[in-house]
This record gives sequence, structure tokens and C-alpha cells, in this order.
Amino acid sequence: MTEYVLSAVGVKGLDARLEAVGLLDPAMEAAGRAVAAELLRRVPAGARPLALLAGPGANGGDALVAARHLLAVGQPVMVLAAVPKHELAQRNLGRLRAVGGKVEELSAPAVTALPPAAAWADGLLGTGLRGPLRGELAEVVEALNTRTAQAQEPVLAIDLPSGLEADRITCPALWVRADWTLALSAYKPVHLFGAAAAACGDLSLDTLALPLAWTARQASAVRPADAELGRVLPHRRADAHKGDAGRVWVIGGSVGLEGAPAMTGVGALRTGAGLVTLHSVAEVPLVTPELMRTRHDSLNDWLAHESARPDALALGMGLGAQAPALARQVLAWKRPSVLDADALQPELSGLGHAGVIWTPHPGEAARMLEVAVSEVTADSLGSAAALQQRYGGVVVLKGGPSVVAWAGGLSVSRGGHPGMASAGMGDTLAGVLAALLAAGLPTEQAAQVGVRLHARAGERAAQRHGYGLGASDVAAELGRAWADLSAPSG
Ligand SMILES: NC(=O)C1=CN([C@@H]2O[C@H](COP(=O)(O)OP(=O)(O)OC[C@H]3O[C@@H](n4cnc5c(N)ncnc54)[C@H](OP(=O)(O)O)[C@@H]3O)[C@@H](O)[C@H]2O)[C@@H](O)CC1
Ligand SMILES: Nc1ncnc2c1ncn2[C@@H]1O[C@H](COP(=O)(O)OP(=O)(O)O)[C@@H](O)[C@H]1O
Repeated sequence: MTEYVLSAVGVKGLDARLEAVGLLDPAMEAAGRAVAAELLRRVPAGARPLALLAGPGANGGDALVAARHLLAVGQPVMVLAAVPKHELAQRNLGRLRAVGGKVEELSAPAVTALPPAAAWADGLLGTGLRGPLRGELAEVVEALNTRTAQAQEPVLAIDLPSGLEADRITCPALWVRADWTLALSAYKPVHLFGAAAAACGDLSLDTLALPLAWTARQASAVRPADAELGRVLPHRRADAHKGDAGRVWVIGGSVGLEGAPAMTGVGALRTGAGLVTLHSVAEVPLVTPELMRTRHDSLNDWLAHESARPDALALGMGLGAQAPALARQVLAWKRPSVLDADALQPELSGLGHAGVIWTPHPGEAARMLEVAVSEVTADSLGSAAALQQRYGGVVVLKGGPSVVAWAGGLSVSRGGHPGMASAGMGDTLAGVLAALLAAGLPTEQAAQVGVRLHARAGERAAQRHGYGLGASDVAAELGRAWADLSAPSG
């Protein structure tokens, strides 16, 4: 199923719509039930009670609903709650008391004094938090962190760890040290990017059975499922010949950077390209005999006089300073193209056409947008959208996770592995994307499925190589990754 990414504003919009039709109460009920189920799933049944903390807003309301559902199945609970400010939190405090739930006043000393707990649920603050934690809630969080660290009691964050902000990917001075997070209705940027994503611990999602179209309308990005992506992968007829399978040109390499285009070529071959030719001024190593290599004295002269055209090309990997001028020439061909590495330059702004995929990592994206790298990473979604608007075509802003931007929207990739942070990984991706373009996939589909294929191959290769993962190891897994997407297990 497609998952969505909501900003704090998107959550508010969704809440307003639910409230208008009387569905906010059922949504909170679904949230609390999901929290209870998550706790029961993660914590082995035992004699110790579960401790739940409820803040003043709807996040606290979720904790109060969860406590009621836990009591209903005979699980003992200890509940500390702030005075509710949200009407539904107030109502659910009443409902909890009505079924015999005991609730004590929330304070830092109360957190410290509570008897041993099997686990804690943090319902102090969710998407409504603004700025650093203040007042009594700051003291409560400090007491909780100290106690749970000392007693080794695990913590489940409801929606997001209190103290983190939904749209921010950095961690402030103080936040709840969560072991697990249950995201509600949709992911927020905090769950997916940067240090904040790591601070969420082991992440799961419950969509609260909300109308998917409503969530989609408020979403800033989609997170497609493997099954959806697998459906767009090209199928080859039984009588296909190599010309049908796509001719890819790889234009890159220079003295000292001869390996980059070779890795792109292997990426294209392993993604099914029928004929892959490497064009370079350098002596590109023959990493596999299936690759064809043509050495040129001047790529500029060659391109100026070349009348043949590939089905798709990838340009820029290890190419050096001449890359933007060469990119201008191939952009004028209006052929499906992947522009990577040295071709990712501000002077090409506005030149992208519908068949182009730009593939910057955050450093290259910063150069293209003429901002600091930290500005790019602070807002991957916004940066990818800005790049797309400025450069045209489709943008893959690479990272863990990567973001794909096209004229109509944004998509966040799943999976991958930190071992993929190694040289040559992006070169391989450029080849994957070029092969999918050469097979005739529409640009935005090629970008989304190609990024996921590469990430899936990385996951597989990491099982064997861990952090010692190399780009060639990933390329070797592309075939099995393709099979995984074509027949996903879940
Ligand atoms: N559609 C969905 O996804 C659904 C989401 N649901 C749930 O709703 C949650 C969002 O609830 P929410 O909007 O009531 O906000 P919430 O996080 O409880 O905080 C509000 C309180 O925080 C306070 N406060 C703010 N900043 C502070 C600070 N720095 N330091 C200290 N206090 C601070 C603020 O105080 P005030 O500024 O008003 O004085 C106010 O009292 C969401 O995360 C999910 O769990 C489900 O129930 C239903 C469907
Ligand atoms: N931590 C990570 N998790 C998942 N994927 C990652 C991670 N780090 C890097 N990658 C992926 O590896 C590739 C690295 O690309 P890039 O930085 O251009 O490498 P290079 O320039 O060395 O070829 C990208 O596709 C990126 O999405």
C-alpha cells in the first residue's frame, strides 16, 4: 500500500476535515487502540504494569485511549496525565475513569516515583509541539529519560518522541529517548530523515483506517510500496533481441577517474540494457567483457559530429570540468538522459526537458541551488522540489532515503542500507536509471522504480558484506532485487 508523508500543517488539515464530519473521535480511538496493540506486541506479557504518560493535547488523548484498551484485556497500567486542554483528551480521561482506570497527576517526581514498569508509552506531545520543550513537560521528560535509562525500561513514542518536531530532522537538547515509535496516520519528515529518524528508534506506522484519499490530499510526498513499483518494471517479450532491450551510452571518466563510467555501465547491464557503450577520453577498465568501450580524443568533437543516438544516456560520472558543456550538447538531443556528478552544475539551470533525470547527492544539490549543504539536508523534500523547479525534468536527491521530485509531486524511497554510503554507489544508480529509460519507462517512473531497485539491491548485498559494501556488490544483486520487486512478499 502507498504510504504518505505529512507535514505538521498537513496533519492539521487532515484533523480539520475529520473533525468537520465527526471522525476525529474515532481516529483517536483507532490511534489509542493501535498504541495498545503495539505495546502488547512489543512487551512480553508479564506481571509488571505498563506506564502511560498523557500530555495536555490529542497526543495525550491517544495515551488515555490506549490505557483503556489495555485495561480491557486485563493488562495492568499506571497512568500519569496532565490537565487536558484538548476536548477529546478530556473526554477520554472521563472514559478511562469510567471503566475503573486510575489516573495520577503528571509531574517529574511522579515519573521518578512510579513502581517498575514493563515499558512506557510517551503520549506527552506529538505534532502540536512548537519549539524546545518548556515548563513542567521539560522536567517530566528529563525525569523519564533518567529513569528509563537507569532501569532499562523501554519507551514507545506515540506518533513521535516528545520534544522532536514533526517537520524537523535535527534533535534539540531535550527529547524523549524512545526505543520504538508508532507513527500515526502517516509518516512525518521527523520519522524519515536525519538524526531525528534515528532518534525515533524502531519505527512502525498505523494509518488509523482513515480515508486514504484524505491523507493523500494533505500529503507532501508519497512512499510507494514495492508491489506498486514492481508493476511498472518493463516486461520483455519472449522474442526480444538486444536492440529491443535498449541501447545505453555512458559518457564519463577522465584520468584518475576511469572506474566511474565502468560502474555506470555495469549498473545499466545488470538492469537489462541490451547494448551498453562507454565513451570516454580515458582508458576505462574492462570490468566486464559485455561492455563496449570507445575512447575519444575529444568528446566535444565526437558529440558535435555524431549522428547516431542511443535510447538513453548517462553523462557526468568522473567526467571533470568539460561535463556542463557536453551536457548542453546532449540536452539539445532531447533523448532520455541521466545527468550525474560533474554534469550537475548551476549553469545548466532551466535546461532539463521531460526525459531528463538529475541525480545529485546533497553536496551536488547544494551547488546546484547555491546554498549550504546543511540547508539541503534540513529539508530534503523542499530541496528536491526546488531543484526540480529550477532545473526541470525529474530530480533524484540521493541519500538515505532518496527523494524523487517531478512536476506533479514528490516521492520518498524505502530501504537501502548505510553501507551504501561508499564511492561508486551513485555511478551504479545512474546506470540503473539509464537502462530503465532506455527500456521506455516514463521518466518519473524510471526514477522511482530505479531508486528502489538500487536500494533493494543494496539491502541484499549488505546481508553479505555489511558496511564493506561495494558498488559492484550492489550491481551483482540488481537481478534478484528486480525479482523481489516483481513478486514482493508483503
Ligand atoms: N490525523 C492524525 O494524525 C491524528 C493524530 N492524533 C494525535 O494528535 C496529536 C497532535 O495533537 P495536538 O495537535 O493536540 O498536539 P499535541 O502534540 O498533543 O501538543 C499540544 C500541546 O502541546 C503544548 N505544547 C506545544 N509546544 C510545547 C512546548 N514546546 N513545550 C511544552 N508544551 C508544548 C501545547 O500547549 P499550548 O501551546 O497550547 O500552550 C498543547 O497543549 C498527534 O501527534 C497524534 O498523537 C490522533 O489523536 C487523531 C488523528
Ligand atoms: N545511509 C544510506 N542509506 C541508504 N542509501 C544510501 C545511504 N547512503 C548512500 N546511499 C545511496 O548510495 C548512493 C550514493 O550516491 P553518491 O553519493 O552519488 O555516490 P558516488 O558519488 O560515490 O557514486 C545513493 O543512491 C544513495 O541514495
